[in-house]
Amino acid sequence: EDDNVLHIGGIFPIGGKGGWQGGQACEPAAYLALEDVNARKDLLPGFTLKLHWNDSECEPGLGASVMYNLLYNKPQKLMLLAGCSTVCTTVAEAAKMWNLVVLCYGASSPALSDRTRFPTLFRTHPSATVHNPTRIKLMEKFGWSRVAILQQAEEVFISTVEDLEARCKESNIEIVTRQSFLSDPADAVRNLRRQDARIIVGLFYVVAARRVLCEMYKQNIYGKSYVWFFIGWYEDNWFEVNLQKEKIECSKEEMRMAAEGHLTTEALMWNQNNQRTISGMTSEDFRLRLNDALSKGYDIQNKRYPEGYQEAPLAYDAVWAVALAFNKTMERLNKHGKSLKNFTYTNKEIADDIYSAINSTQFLGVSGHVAFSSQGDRIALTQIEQMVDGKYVKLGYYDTQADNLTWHNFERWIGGKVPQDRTIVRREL
Ligand SMILES: CC1(C)CO[C@@H](CC(=O)O)CN1
Repeated sequence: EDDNVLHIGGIFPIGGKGGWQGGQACEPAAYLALEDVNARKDLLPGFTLKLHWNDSECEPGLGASVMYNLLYNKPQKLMLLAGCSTVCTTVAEAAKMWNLVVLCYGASSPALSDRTRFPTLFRTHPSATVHNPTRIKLMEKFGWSRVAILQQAEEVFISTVEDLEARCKESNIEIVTRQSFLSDPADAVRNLRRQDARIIVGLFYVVAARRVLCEMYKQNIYGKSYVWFFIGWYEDNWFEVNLQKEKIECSKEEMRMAAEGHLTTEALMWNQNNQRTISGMTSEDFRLRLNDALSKGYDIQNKRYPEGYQEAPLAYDAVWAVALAFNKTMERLNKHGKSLKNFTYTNKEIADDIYSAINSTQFLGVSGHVAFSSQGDRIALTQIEQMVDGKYVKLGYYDTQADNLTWHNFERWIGGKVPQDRTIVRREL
């Protein structure tokens, strides 16, 4: 009966229009992990981990009502999984009242790295600030100490830029201007030109990125004298799709010319080597199993991937983190003749045991090494690419913790040399 089952709640963004419907691939990934951890005799022996979930549509209000239904209906849950920054913000801020750890597999907002507002939040999805040490590392590598920022006025980019500005200051990199726009980037781009910006960090969602790219073309702020940093998690052909639909006034060729040479940074979400992870699978094994699990609902063969495919390893590893933390907690409680079955929403003591167990959980997952910072943030590698002849080329990886840049020397500069960060005035001798 129920006494050998440990229950957790899940809130997945599946339907709806706004934000990120990544639950479409993350919920199936979570179930693959449940299968795997429940098959392990050495994990939670005598117990089965069970997930009870519902759809938040990436809407914080709906996410809150899903959370209340999970908490006010039996069986009692020991932890909550959630996705989408807006939903995680709402759920994690409330969950502490029930002494629940919240594990977010799909939340990138830097605002979530706040232990006073979110004392029990952990995430297997890295914060958007994970890009910043990599951007700084590249500026130092290429000798750029004068940069500009162009951002969309969205909370996630505003807090990311604050972190970037602080790091630039620490590294003596001057920010000549910081331009932001709501939806039309024309004026902001014009101001970049006015300030003779040459090295520009761009932070915006992919629809805004297409508008920026066309504006770059129209205002001729691209090519051999400029380097643009874009976000790396747009789809690979993002710069040449939806042009009519979004009324972009540039042709594919013009977009491609403006995009040539730009750099991207992104958090690594799929383990990069062929190592066997804690589940026994390599990340490629996981990909095959996920494709099989998804093929029942999606046309995988024609690359019709559901949203959240990229982040699926984060959801898979989140369930493993739960199982490992519960296993550690169970062993500890058993020493005092207790069990996780004694947990109640008012039992702070067992909640603290679960918190310290998850806080110290580290393992090699399909998303790479899984470990959490003191704010519960995912510690992750970043990947650097460059757009060369309309295709992304992997330039290298950066391990911020070890300050180790793996570089392949594949970068290509229009004109054959590294662009300068300012106009060089040659004094006639
Ligand atoms: C890399 C991305 C697309 C960033 O947004 C995350 C969703 C969110 O932060 O709400 C999902 N992963």
